[in-house]
Amino acid sequence: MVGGPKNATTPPLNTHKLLHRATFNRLYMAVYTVALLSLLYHHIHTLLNSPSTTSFIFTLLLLLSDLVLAFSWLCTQAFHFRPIRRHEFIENLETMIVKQAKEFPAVDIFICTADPYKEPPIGTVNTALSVMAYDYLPEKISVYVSDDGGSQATLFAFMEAAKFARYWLPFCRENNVVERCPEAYFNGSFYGSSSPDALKMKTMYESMKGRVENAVESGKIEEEHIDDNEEMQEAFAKWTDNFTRQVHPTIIQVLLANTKDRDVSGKLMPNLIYVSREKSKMHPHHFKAGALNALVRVSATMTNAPIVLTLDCDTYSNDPQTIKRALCYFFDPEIRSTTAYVQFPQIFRGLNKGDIYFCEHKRLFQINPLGMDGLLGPNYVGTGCFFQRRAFFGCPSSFIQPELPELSPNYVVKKPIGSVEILELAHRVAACSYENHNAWGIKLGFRYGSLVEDYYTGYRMQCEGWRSIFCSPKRSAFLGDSPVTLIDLLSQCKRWTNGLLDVLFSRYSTITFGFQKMGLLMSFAYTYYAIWPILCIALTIYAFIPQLALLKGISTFPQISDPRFLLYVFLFIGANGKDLLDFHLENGTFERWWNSQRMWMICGLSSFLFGCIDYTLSSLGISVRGFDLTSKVQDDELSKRYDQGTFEFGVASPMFVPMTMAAIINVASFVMGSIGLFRSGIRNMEGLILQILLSGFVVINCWPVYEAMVFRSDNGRMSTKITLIAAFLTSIMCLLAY
Ligand SMILES: O=c1ccn([C@@H]2O[C@H](COP(=O)(O)OP(=O)(O)O[C@H]3O[C@H](CO)[C@@H](O)[C@H](O)[C@H]3O)[C@@H](O)[C@H]2O)c(=O)[nH]1
Ligand SMILES: [Mn+2]
Repeated sequence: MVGGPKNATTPPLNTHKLLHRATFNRLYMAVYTVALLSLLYHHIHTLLNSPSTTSFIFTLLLLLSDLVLAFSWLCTQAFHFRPIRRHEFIENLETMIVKQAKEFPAVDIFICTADPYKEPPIGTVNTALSVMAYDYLPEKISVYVSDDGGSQATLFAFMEAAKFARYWLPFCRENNVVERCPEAYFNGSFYGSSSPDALKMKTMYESMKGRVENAVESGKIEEEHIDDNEEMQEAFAKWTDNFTRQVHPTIIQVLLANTKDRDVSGKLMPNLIYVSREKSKMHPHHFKAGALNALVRVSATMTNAPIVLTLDCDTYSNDPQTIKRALCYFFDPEIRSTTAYVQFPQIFRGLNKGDIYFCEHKRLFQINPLGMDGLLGPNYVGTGCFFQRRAFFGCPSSFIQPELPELSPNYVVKKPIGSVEILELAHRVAACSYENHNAWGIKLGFRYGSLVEDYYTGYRMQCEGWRSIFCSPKRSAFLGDSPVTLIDLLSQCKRWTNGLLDVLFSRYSTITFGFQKMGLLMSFAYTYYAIWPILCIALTIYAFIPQLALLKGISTFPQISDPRFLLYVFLFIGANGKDLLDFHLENGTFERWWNSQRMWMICGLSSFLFGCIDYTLSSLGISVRGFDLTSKVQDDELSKRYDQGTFEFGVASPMFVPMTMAAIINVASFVMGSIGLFRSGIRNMEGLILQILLSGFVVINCWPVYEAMVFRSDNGRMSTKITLIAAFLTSIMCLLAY
């Protein structure tokens, strides 16, 4: 399929093709469905013929967990039914469609940051510089930085960035630099330290970095840096004594304006605007969704570009062509009016070879979107996503007029961004009370009500009839940071779990509402994520029940001689083999795949489980939930262990308890089972073989846990407290089972 202006003389802008694997996938689906149905039939049969109450309970639990797993499997089929891959023809866009640089549309780029300590401002600055330097007419770009941390250091960092950009932008252009994120460039292979220009740039960058880091560390801005700049003095004066992160006025500072600021080569520069929306304890701020909506409005008053790119502070641009690549879709008349967003995959840098914590989330960010792209389009993942502004204002067929005409996507801004009127309006729309009594977050903009605002917003937009595009070029368009400690990853997944449950149990549930609005397959795709947390039921049961039964000598699976034994083997190998194949087809390695399935089990016993508990507690009004930021700071010792591929259990988190319990009980049941096998021979143990194999499999997966409990002495070892608590709880569990 080729997309683009449909006219014999105009060349295409994009194309897509169905992946060959689709046919095999469908065949596999059919066979596996039959196997699953026979498994469920077998369970019900066993349940009805249970010899004792204990075995009845064990079978019931296994039936429950297999139902959960089967439903989850069913949902994933949406990703394999019609996977497609796209390709863009940027050259056609440049040569045939938009002939002059000034005919390209303006683009507003939003960058969110929320804490100068967890998200060092120099990182955010790097992200901003990488996009200001896009291969695009600079004056068409406006970068808006949302600082939810309300930090002077961040504003100061951007003052510095504005100065540095005057040199950096022409340097990138003149030297055809591909890595336009300074930190990545100076640390990468492209950096030719022999060139005097590059060396000069590096010195300049390092000295800026030093000043920014000092400002963060000291927590205040040295007078000498701003004493010649009245406007900045005025801005910093807003940080009065009673200014806190949670309570402070709006601060909007135009640091570069495309009408007057020029770089050292004399070219105009992009707009660069710092925004810290007003906060007060009286008004909910809705975390990142709230920040983004403030930016949608503030940017509307200042530039109102038809295209908006949302980025997290930790996602920098890795390819200067990316805006044009995204435009290959927004310029395609066939899909333009219905495409809400073009999502690029989240790709991470700095992962260790085996990606021990599976931070890559390859299925979530790279494999599954191919499948959704062949249906109605991928989910929004919060960063690296181009929207058309119109998508924030109602469905494709019915436009919702915002309360102020100036916020409407077709409003043309007539005054320069620094003018008094514009600034006044911008402050007004960034006020914390602005959203009282209007539709922001409900029908307009990014949607409120879930901690995974990205997933929820994309979902609601697709329910409204918008489509989306997955654009995954060879050279990653963006590179991001991922958590590098186990607890950070688990907390991140726990936050996601919480947010997903918000959606699952809302009136917009993916199962009911999603099905009505988008049909079965799309509803499955979204539901697959929404029920992530529920998997904790299945994973917990599988981690403990067959093992407890094995210790008691009760058989929970068929004997080797029973044909149903093969059914289990087929289901296990079939699911894992297919998954490994999908991984391999998207350039995944076996090691990373192995680690991914290990992390799935770990998350099941930690993030998912604790996420469900947290969600329940907060639904009952017992606790309040927040958006725990992922730390983007690297500690040397931690990084070293991470690079070596060693698991980090250093903090005594309750989230480690259930997995440690599972590690203990599995090794116990595996050892006891093996001894039994050795003593009485396979024949007498036939009914317990699968349980022994299962324990063995879990034991192999738990290897890092045993190491951390027993063999290690570094700071990343499991704290004795956690080991003791886990051992204590496991013994109680065994006692209860007896
Ligand atoms: O009150 C808040 C909280 C967070 N953020 C920003 O949100 C972004 C994502 O936060 P991070 O801690 O990096 O979370 P991750 O789990 O890494 O992010 C993933 O999950 C989030 C939803 O939970 C999405 O918003 C992100 O885009 C997606 O990459 C960061 O830029 C933050 O600065 C805010 O602006 N305001
Ligand atoms: Mn992040």
